[in-house]
Amino acid sequence: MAEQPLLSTGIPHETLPETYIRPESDRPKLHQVSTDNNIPIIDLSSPNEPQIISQIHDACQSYGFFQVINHGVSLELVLKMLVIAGEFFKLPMEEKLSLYSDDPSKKIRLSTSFNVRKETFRNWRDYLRLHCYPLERYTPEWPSNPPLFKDVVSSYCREMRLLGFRLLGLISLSLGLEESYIEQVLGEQEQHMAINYYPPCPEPELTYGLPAHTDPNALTILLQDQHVPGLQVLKDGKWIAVNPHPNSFVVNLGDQLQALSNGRYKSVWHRAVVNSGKDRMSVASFLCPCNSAVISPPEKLTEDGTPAIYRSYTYDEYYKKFWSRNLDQEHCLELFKN
Ligand SMILES: O=C(O)CCC(=O)C(=O)O
Ligand SMILES: [Fe+2]
Repeated sequence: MAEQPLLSTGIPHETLPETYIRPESDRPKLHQVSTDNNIPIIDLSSPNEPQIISQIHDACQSYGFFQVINHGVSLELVLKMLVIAGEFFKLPMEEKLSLYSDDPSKKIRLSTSFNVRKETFRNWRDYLRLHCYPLERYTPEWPSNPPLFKDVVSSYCREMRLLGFRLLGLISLSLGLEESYIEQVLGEQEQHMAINYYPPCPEPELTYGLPAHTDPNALTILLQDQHVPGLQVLKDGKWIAVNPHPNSFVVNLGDQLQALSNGRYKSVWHRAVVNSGKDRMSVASFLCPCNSAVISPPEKLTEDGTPAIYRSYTYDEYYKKFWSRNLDQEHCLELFKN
């Protein structure tokens, strides 16, 4: 048992193993987290597009995060996605272990913590990470148990890609760029998914599900557990809890949109905390530039004399750098500053 790398055994964990215990200065301090300052909620069905664009502009500037409602993805599909994800983590340990890997370059892998090859402290999370575009290339390797996994997750991925592209268009417009600008720069985008499972944790004050990090990609669309909170976002030096909002997605800008917007928009620190009573799931869909995409700010965002904050680089270079580090370090973009 002690040798099993995954947490999701279905067996209650009585004590927190030492490898998870963070030093006092690096604990979540849950009592200090604000629960009354929620991130903006944007209704994508509003007929007033200029208003949506202006709400996105304000949210990206001041939070780097927003939530979308009336987003066009059916509630039925969302619920199926959550059910199938839960069923996957309930599979017998031997079956799950056949997918286990700690190699971040794998296109499908079940793993734990964040980057077990690099980190000092473990995180209270298991996750299944999948490459999802083009689907035909990757689905043959996906789990065939639960039997509906491939069907449901493929449909969900298609919807996330459509929603993501729509959001990238609105974000481009909100920066005063052509609607297709960001999509064109990012090239034929990859799409990854992390299905996160956080079992109940015996001592949630001493560890994280995921410690503070920024996402290395362009845009993330997160489906939170409908009932159990855990996501927290840093705003003006204070952690704020993002309470689950019915039938919404949480959207956040990754490092590449911070760079492409020449720092006008932020890829904000966020983290997931755990609790002792209930397990929690989240499903993150990541839109990622194609590896050869060159990231540098558009002329329009430097022509007023504002210098380019970051040197230009390819996404391939950035992504390798990101996975060569641990999450507890400085913002990876700092390493790309001019
Ligand atoms: O589980 C969550 O709420 C956050 C997940 C997350 O930030 C990630 O997978 O990058
Ligand atoms: Fe994240």
